[in-house]
Amino acid sequence: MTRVAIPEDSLFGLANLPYGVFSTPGTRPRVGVRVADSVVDLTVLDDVFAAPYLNPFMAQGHARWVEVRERIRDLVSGDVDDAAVHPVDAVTLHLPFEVADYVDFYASEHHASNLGRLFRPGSEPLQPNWKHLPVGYHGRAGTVVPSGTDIVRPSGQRKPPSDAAPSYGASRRLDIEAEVGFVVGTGSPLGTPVGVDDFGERVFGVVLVNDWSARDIQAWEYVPLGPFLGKSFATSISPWVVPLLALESARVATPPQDPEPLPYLREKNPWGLDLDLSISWNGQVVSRPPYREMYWSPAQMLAHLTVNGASSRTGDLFASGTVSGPDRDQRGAFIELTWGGAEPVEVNGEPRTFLEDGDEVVISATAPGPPGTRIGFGEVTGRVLPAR
Ligand SMILES: O=C(O)/C=C/C(=O)CC(=O)CC(=O)O
Ligand SMILES: [Ca+2]
Ligand SMILES: [Mg+2]
Repeated sequence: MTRVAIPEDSLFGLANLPYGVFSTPGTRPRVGVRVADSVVDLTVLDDVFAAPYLNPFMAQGHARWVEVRERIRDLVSGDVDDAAVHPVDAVTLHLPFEVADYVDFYASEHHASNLGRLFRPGSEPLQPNWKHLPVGYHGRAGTVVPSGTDIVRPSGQRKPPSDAAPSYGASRRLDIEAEVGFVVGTGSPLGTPVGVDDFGERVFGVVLVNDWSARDIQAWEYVPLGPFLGKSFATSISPWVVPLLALESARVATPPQDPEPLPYLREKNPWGLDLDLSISWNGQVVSRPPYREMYWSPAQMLAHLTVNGASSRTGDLFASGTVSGPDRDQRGAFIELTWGGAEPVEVNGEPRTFLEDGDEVVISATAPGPPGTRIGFGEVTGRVLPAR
């Protein structure tokens, strides 16, 4: 038997307990919980964790999530079977849940204003709808990939303003978007919207998202139906799903919402999360986006996503949209950080704008836990490979 050592300042202490799917050489993927620098195999608790995805457990519902979290706390506070404890560096981490549908919002006022200025110079940066509804689009669930997956530079149609006609080729303006993703645990039937107060019952947890974006493909294709191939080639997510139950101490009020939203979006106290994100580009931190600045709350996003009666399912992933703060070094995409490529940032002494082949981007985050502690989200990483 082993006792898992948990240093007091660990980002993965008893207040966190995020779930992931792992395997060791020669074994099948199964669900584990991260405790300090170890992964504890949860099949010792229940057969539902023998699945290679979190979905069967998430589908069991909120009361079970609460109960199992208590049992995990007891389990890892005592002596655990040696065979169930693995150093995190010795396991392979997989996609933690089977992604049902994927939606991406646009909930940062700072990001939306910056992109408005960059994509539509000369017009109002925010569209007239922006402060009345959380703008979003349906993405491609099948290309959501686990952290560490290499990203092949996409090819497609590009038409820079200086060219008379479009051409086909590798994207020259490959970018990142640092986002926070929410995972639906229990779905809702067709025809029944999820109320703005039902978020806590239905949403299981939170991951970090890198919504890779080919800005040249996007700029040419997006009118009038929105993002399509410029974003659907890959979206990376972090391996650990931090339970919403671990984030009570991280809740903060959203910035004031004016005008008051319509009744179905009206939360008594709209809340966001006090997450500090960090973006590192080839090992150098270039930005620290604050999630607390996000205008729309996650509960408003889910209410809006289902208000027309669209069903939701276990494993649905909805991402916040790029997290950007008011300051330059708080911008969550390189198109913003370098102002469309016009204002390079220095990375390891070199002026950089968009991603080059071989570049690696790591997005991480922490949030306040109970007094004196912080909760870690781990990392979402990806390296750019040359176009095929
Ligand atoms: O304003 C536009 O035309 C484009 C916006 C985006 O690319 C943003 C997007 O995918 C949503 C987000 O991440 O905030
Ligand atoms: Ca996005
Ligand atoms: Mg994407």
